[in-house]
Amino acid sequence: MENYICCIHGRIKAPRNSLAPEACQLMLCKKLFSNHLFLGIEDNLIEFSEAMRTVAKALRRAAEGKASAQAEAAEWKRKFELERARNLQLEQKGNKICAKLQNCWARASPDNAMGIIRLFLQCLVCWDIWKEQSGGVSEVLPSGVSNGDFYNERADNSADQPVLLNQTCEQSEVCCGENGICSHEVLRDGDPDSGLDVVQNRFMRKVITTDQRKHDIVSFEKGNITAAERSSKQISLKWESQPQTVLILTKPNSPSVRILCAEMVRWLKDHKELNIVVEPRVRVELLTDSMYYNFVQTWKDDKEVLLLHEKVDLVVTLGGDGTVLWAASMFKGPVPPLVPFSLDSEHYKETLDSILRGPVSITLRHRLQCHVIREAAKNEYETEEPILVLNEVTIDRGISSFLTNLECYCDNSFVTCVQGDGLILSTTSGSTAYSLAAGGSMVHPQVPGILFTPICPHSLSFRPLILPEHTTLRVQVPFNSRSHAWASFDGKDRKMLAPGDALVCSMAPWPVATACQGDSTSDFLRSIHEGLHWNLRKTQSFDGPRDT
Ligand SMILES: NC(=O)c1ccc[n+]([C@@H]2O[C@H](COP(=O)([O-])OP(=O)(O)OC[C@H]3O[C@@H](n4cnc5c(N)ncnc54)[C@H](O)[C@@H]3O)[C@@H](O)[C@H]2O)c1
Ligand SMILES: Nc1ncnc2c1ncn2[C@@H]1O[C@H](COP(=O)(O)OP(=O)(O)OP(=O)(O)O)[C@@H](O)[C@H]1O
Repeated sequence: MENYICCIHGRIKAPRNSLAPEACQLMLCKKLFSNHLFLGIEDNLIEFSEAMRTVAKALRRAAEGKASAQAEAAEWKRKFELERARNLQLEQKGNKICAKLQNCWARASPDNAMGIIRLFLQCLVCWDIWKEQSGGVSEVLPSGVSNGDFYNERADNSADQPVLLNQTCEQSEVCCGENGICSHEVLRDGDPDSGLDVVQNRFMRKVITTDQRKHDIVSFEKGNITAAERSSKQISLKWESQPQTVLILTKPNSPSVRILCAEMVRWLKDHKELNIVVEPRVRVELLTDSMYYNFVQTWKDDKEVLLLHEKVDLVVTLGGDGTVLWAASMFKGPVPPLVPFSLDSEHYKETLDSILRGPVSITLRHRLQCHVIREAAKNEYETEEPILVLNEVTIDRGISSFLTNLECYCDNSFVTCVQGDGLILSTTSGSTAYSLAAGGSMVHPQVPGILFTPICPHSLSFRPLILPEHTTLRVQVPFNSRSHAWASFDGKDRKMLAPGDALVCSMAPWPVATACQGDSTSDFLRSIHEGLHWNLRKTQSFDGPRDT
């Protein structure tokens, strides 16, 4: 039977079988016009809908073009910033060397000849390394002294010398062995030419930002293509020099954490003679307990927080997963190795003792680097500061009750339009958190990849994806979106995304090395068993029907 809509007092009401507005209009036309006239209108409608389809196609192509241009601009900006930071570092190093040489010259006298020669040789080593880093000029070594002698000299003085960050890969092999990394490598900057790249090439085959860096060449010998090493090996960390400073971060408002913290600080000071740094709030709490804690250091402002990685050798967290996320969020670049302690840590002394001795089994956890790109920005370079997440970035509908509509691109190819409550882009470490609750898979943190998990998609066929770690993802709020979307980072720091705004997300160059209790696999399995009660089921009873 045909369905007609009725028009009462100028308002159109849908009959019992609800019809879409377009269908309602069509029915109305049918009722009002003769068959002949209607057929004409139908032709026009077909033509119109074809035209609309062509326009939609063109719009999508334009959006793809724009996505590609913006992603490329963001990559170039990042590259430019890394280059600038590197140049600045080199300039500072150069200035230091000049100052040392000047000092050397000023103090020259027959009485301190040996001291001066020693200082001069040290300067030459620095100079040599600096030159190599700043452009690979051929080596200038004083005659009769081999390169090895210089490094030996450096090693002899290692206790009172700062770590030379540009130690070569071969040297690291010597000091750390096959599957180890040195503590200084964890703390390196993400400069593509710096040591982190060495770590990543060796352990993760992490391919960084530019398209060029996204490609790896593998050899095909005897029918085998060798796989990336990183995911197949347990990584150990060795201390290059004994750790001297420990940062302790604690979950707030917890009396048991407060007691544990005070006890640990005392033990680390009395038995290990370490410098202790805590948050300003914690220092106040410790001093309220006793003036004994006066030696504990803290910081005054955010600028000092930004430089913490240069000062701290080890981070200890007292709390749960949220405290680990908090700790990671304090480091916008390199992160010192992190030791998470839960509140029931009775054996913290033994654990810390063994960690301070090293080597430490670690899980190298990737972070995602997220850029918000505003439609209203005057140019592509006007992006906001990147945000690093250890678990995930979520783009959802916030307080809006409308369906979110998010256009997703992967390396500039259109992936899909997410229509639902939102989307989670998660690291593998975060796979056991929000992404899991939204139906994503649980992934071992050492498996490289980015999880693409929808939240309540309004579709019968949307399944979560896991994408390779080298991809750049872009989530755009379409211009015709009915509402804003909201991005949140590890469950915090909500940012509104207006129509036209986008979030670009790729793997960050600075992972978080967390100390394992056993190794990364046994730790992962323990956490899903104990933390999530994974696959816990009453054991099947012995009696009952059997196969005959
Ligand atoms: N529906 C959900 O499951 C849901 C909703 C919002 C946020 N979250 C998660 O909460 C995280 C923030 O944690 P928080 O402690 O600051 O907030 P919170 O205090 O709200 O705790 C959230 C819970 O998630 C757990 N958790 C966090 N990271 C985890 C991980 N990697 N693996 C297993 N469990 C994990 C925490 O232990 C805690 O029980 C977000 O990154 C997000 O993953 C989950
Ligand atoms: N040092 C800190 N400063 C401010 N907030 C913090 C700090 N450490 C943890 N938090 C916040 O406190 C909350 C709870 O922390 P955490 O997850 O470590 O505790 P928890 O006992 O494991 O919690 P839950 O019972 O939810 O599992 C988190 O939201 C976290 O971001």
